[in-house]
Amino acid sequence: MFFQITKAATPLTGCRRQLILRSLSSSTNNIQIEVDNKTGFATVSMNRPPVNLLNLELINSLTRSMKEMEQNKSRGIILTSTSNSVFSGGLDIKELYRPDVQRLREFWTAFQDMWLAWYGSAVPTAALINGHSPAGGCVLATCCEYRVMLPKFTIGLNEAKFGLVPPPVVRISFKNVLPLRIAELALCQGKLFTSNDALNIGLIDELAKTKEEGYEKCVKFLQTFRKVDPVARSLTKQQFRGKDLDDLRKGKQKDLNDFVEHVTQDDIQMRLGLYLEQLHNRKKK
Ligand SMILES: CCCCC/C=C\C/C=C\CCC/C=C/C(=O)SCCNC(=O)CCNC(=O)[C@H](O)C(C)(C)COP(=O)(O)OP(=O)(O)OC[C@H]1O[C@@H](n2cnc3c(N)ncnc32)[C@H](O)[C@@H]1OP(=O)(O)O
Repeated sequence: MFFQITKAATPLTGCRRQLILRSLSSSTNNIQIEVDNKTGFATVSMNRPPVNLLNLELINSLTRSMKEMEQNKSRGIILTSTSNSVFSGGLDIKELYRPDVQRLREFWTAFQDMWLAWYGSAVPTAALINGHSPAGGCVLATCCEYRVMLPKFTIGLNEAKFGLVPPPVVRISFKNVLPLRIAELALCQGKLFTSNDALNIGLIDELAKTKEEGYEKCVKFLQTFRKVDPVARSLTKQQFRGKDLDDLRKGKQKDLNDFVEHVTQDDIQMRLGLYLEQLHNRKKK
């Protein structure tokens, strides 16, 4: 078994917070999971400093944790991060730049599996977006059924800005949340929305002033399912998302081949290299 389970006496409240599910096999400890004893809801916190970049290991941990919580019949999941300023900085571009093609294939397959697990999860999910959430971070947030965000951060799919074409698996959950026209424009512009703007267009559902307030709002959302039959609820969700899930399952190999072909092009490699350099030099200016 991947996680050890113990029950916590108190929910996620400052220093009384209690870690009760701990990853046993992940040597990097890149995910923390707590279960609130009162509600039965699990909080999954990404914990890969400094900015929770999605590398192969973190992606695999996210998939395994979802599968584990489904097996444990978790009643609801809140996805957040241990950072004070970043939910997730998105894909770790070092996985894409000058890649070992075998690992690149493994990386994208893992990303597809993570998306299938979170977008199609049987358990209700809410994202507590307690920091910036570009690109892959936004994908994770939009896989969840509800989003509560803290102020003065940004969220969106900015791939076009640095020359990447967002593949279907990146676009679908975004399209599921936003009106088509807004989604198309935002993708073409590579736009990152402020928390306020994200609320106005419906990319997030609520704002919260603090992480604690955000947690309470996520709990309140998850509690809306308390009186609903869990099997009916999860089948309804999965049928709603069924076509998206089936399309990726059936098209997985083609999606993988397209991704590898796109990312390994000389021009894309040059852009990725420049972007990494820009990110690295950002604070020196
Ligand atoms: C035609 C057919 C088409 C088929 C399509 C097929 C394929 C398409 C191909 C690919 C699509 C893939 C989709 C991609 C999704 C992604 O997620 S790409 C990543 C996008 N992410 C970003 O753009 C975020 C960039 N980062 C930031 O804006 C900031 O870092 C921040 C997240 C706001 C946090 O800021 P701050 O707290 O100030 O931290 P730093 O900027 O100092 O960052 C800390 C260190 O981390 C490095 N870093 C940051 N982000 C990344 C990243 N994404 N990848 C790698 N490294 C990153 C940063 O350089 C710092 O490191 P150093 O201190 O410089 O060493």
